Amino acid sequence: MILDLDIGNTLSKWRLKDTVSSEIRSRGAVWTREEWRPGEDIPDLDVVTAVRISSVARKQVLDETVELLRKQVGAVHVARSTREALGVTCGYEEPQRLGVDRWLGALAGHHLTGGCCSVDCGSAITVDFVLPGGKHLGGYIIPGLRLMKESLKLGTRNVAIDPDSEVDSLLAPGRNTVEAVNHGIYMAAVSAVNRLYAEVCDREGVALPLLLTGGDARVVARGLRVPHALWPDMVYAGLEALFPLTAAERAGRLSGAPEQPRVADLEKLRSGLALTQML
Ligand SMILES: Nc1ncnc2c1ncn2[C@@H]1O[C@H](COP(=O)(O)OP(=O)(O)O)[C@@H](O)[C@H]1O
Ligand SMILES: CC(C)(COP(=O)(O)O)[C@@H](O)C(=O)NCCC(=O)O
Ligand SMILES: [K+]
Repeated sequence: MILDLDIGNTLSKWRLKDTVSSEIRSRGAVWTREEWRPGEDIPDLDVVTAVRISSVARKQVLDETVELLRKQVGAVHVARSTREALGVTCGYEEPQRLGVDRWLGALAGHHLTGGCCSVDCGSAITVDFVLPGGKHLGGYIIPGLRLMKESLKLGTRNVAIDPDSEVDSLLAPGRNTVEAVNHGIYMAAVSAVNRLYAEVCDREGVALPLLLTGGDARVVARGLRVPHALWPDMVYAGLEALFPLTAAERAGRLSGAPEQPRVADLEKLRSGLALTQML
């Protein structure tokens, strides 16, 4: 069994993948600030033969996790952002500074679509661009929905945005503090993604497939005006592409990959943008 770990600033996600069949056997998540303790939330390491890790948490969290795992599992692969991998060249001046979750998302997205905009809606919302030839342009970082809410300190942090509510109602003017905050931050996040996507596609002269992942991907995606696809396992898919271990992975089949997303018409994107800029 392969243990894949995606350690974010909020949640540390794990999944167990069957080495032979490539099926996902189980999944879970623990709060990143809590210690890894063998218990009901943590997979049984006896069955694990290899571990792959993406971590953007404090260095100490990664070091402790690797130390714990190395004692029990032979192969521990830790992903790092590099200048080049799998045909993608990193747009950062110092590639190692690019969050590895962003790098893995970009690698997976490029593998699937050959050029993409990858959006990760977690503690932060990150928007990265890779051109069809594999050139990663860099990207944008804004606070995630939860962070935006917490920074306001209005006592509304525990009232989450209901991901099933109608988009129209989420964008309506709030009539109490909770609504005003939830609708305000939702509008901020969705408008930022819509705008950044259109601006960069316009600039580069190409409508890129748009892929979203992360804990808030579903709710953010519902507010987007352009075609897109959700890929909850996009960071894990980057780990699969970088460290292929199963037959399916070696053949380039990444788990949970969505259908090729439809792409917006560039001229339509441009006229939408022109309208926005006029207002
Ligand atoms: N069940 C949940 N538990 C915690 N956070 C959730 C849950 N569902 C959605 N979220 C949202 O997802 C975010 C965490 O998403 P995730 O992609 O795991 O973040 P990170 O990678 O930064 O740890 C939280 O900040 C919160 O807004
Ligand atoms: C931007 C991030 C905090 C996003 O992390 P997440 O929201 O997934 O926990 C992470 O990718 C990170 O720490 N990046 C390093 C800085 C950078 O990418 O420039
Ligand atoms: K993120």
